[in-house]
Amino acid sequence: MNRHVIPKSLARTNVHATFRRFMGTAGAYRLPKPYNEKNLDYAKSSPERQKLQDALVQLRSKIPIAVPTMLSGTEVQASADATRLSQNMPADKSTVLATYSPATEDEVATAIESALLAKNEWAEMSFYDRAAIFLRAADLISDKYRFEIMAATMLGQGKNAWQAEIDAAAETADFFRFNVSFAQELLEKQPAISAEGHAGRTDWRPLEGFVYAVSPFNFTAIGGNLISGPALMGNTVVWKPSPSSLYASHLLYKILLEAGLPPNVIQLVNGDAEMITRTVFDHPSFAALNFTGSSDVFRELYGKVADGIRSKKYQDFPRLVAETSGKNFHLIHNSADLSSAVKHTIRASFEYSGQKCSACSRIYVPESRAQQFFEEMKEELSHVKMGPPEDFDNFLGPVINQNAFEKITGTINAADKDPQLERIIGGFYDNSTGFYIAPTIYVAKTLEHQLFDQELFGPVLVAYVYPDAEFDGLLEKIDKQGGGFALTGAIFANDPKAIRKAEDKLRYAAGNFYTNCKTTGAVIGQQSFGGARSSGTNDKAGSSDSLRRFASPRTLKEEFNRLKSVLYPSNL
Ligand SMILES: NC(=O)c1ccc[n+]([C@@H]2O[C@H](COP(=O)([O-])OP(=O)(O)OC[C@H]3O[C@@H](n4cnc5c(N)ncnc54)[C@H](O)[C@@H]3O)[C@@H](O)[C@H]2O)c1
Ligand SMILES: N[C@@H](CCC=O)C(=O)O
Repeated sequence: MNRHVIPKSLARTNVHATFRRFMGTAGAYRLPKPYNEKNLDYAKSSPERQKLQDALVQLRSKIPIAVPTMLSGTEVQASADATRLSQNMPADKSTVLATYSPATEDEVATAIESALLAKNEWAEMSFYDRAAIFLRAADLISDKYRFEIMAATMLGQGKNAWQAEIDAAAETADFFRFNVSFAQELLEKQPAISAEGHAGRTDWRPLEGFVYAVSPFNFTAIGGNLISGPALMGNTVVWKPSPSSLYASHLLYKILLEAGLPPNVIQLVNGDAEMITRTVFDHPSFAALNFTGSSDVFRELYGKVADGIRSKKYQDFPRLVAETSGKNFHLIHNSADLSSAVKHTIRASFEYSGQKCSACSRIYVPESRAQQFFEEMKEELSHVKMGPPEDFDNFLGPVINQNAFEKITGTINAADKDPQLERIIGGFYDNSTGFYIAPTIYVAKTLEHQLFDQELFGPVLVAYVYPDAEFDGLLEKIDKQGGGFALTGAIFANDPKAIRKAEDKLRYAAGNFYTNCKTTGAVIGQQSFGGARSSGTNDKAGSSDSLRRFASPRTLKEEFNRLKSVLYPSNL
């Protein structure tokens, strides 16, 4: 690492003067203000489109890429007889993007011990130095590696250019920059007052032990968030990414090393999720789980940690932080701007083939406007193309793998035979080259249908047409259904009273509630993200609240005057 290179984000402020000298600097440093990475357009003939196309060609020329197990930042050579697994491209299922050997139990144990050994030095490093690593990494992602990490996300996770831009480039850089400022916000949180003759302080200690981060396939940025928040608070982390985002996660880790992350601080382990998790949960120094994925997996993990707590396995009560599944809704009021609601609904339901936890998958349409609404949906969807992400015309691509394909198409097949449902759009699918499922919409004759409760994580939307006069009663039903999930929701209306009513009655139905705006696309620093009920612990990714879970503050008080008497004046 060249410590004398000043990253773009540091150069924006006057702190870089102190950054040049690492020894013997003094000052209450103010880190640069975070900002949202500017999105590039990838319009035809734009320079960024050409660069991204070049990066895709370049990546294709290198595949299959062998992703080694990394222990303490060092590549471990797998033995000749080790199992080889692969990450295939969802758009081109027989093409292998990356191969890897799953970590052995011994390697996982070594990763944990190495993370623990690195702990003190990392925790004692000045916050400024820790922060600078993540700011440097954000600049590397924004510039040097932007197109490479986008290409890895496009080929590996099936995202098109725009989806890869908002995730792998922008949101990853945003998480790094904003987590620095969220950590600083916590460190600055000190006692409101100290009485005369006293001084009080809060010591923001990292947790004792190590943090376990488990990330999902669908956002490269989420892995970056799950590791950077705890690390910025001084923790060391064992990171298990999804096998379906293997290559992009590996690249992200290498970018952090290039930015100066000491190799032991984050330990990247790939392989058998259950074995890795069991090894982690068996360790007495397991201090916290930072999880994003499905509610069902989180329930399992929660139960296992609870067993460990009951049997006094851990030195602390481990913190459990999780953002999980959703069954998110758009509620259309008869006063809504229908054309806008239609466009928002298509983006929310079908972008990235509905594979966002925030995707809209249930919609409520007023009877008086239903015909117009669905006609406009059909008209708009007729311009939407589906196909491989390397063809920039495509609005949506494949679902992630065979399992997801089977689960979603199985539901479509059953729905087609269900007399309570009428398919009005889509229903076709094809997995001959990649896992493609067309945007599909069912209208349900009853609100009681299970499609309103099941997270499918695919491009399938269920609609209910309600009598306009029953808007108030519908709010209660929306609140109750959705499979117990409560992640995101939106109201589309021009009538302010309808908006207010929906906000009030649906207070607990969504952790992120939007007005005249789709349920997807929270921006770091602007909309912190997360839902309650079965959608997770709602610690709000993209806020200092989630980082707070990875600290164990110590309260300090010093008295300057000596005590002269045991008895109080009232005792005399
Ligand atoms: N709320 C959010 O912020 C958010 C964001 C992204 C995704 N999600 C949710 O994630 C899901 C999609 O992602 P996914 O398919 O990667 O989820 P998943 O639950 O299948 O996997 C998530 C992670 O858990 C690991 N895992 C799976 N089974 C495990 C087990 N038995 N023990 C230990 N680890 C295990 C996986 O390998 C992966 O790393 C959806 O439910 C979606 O709603 C939520
Ligand atoms: N935070 C993202 C969703 C992440 C889950 O997949 C959004 O707001 O759309």
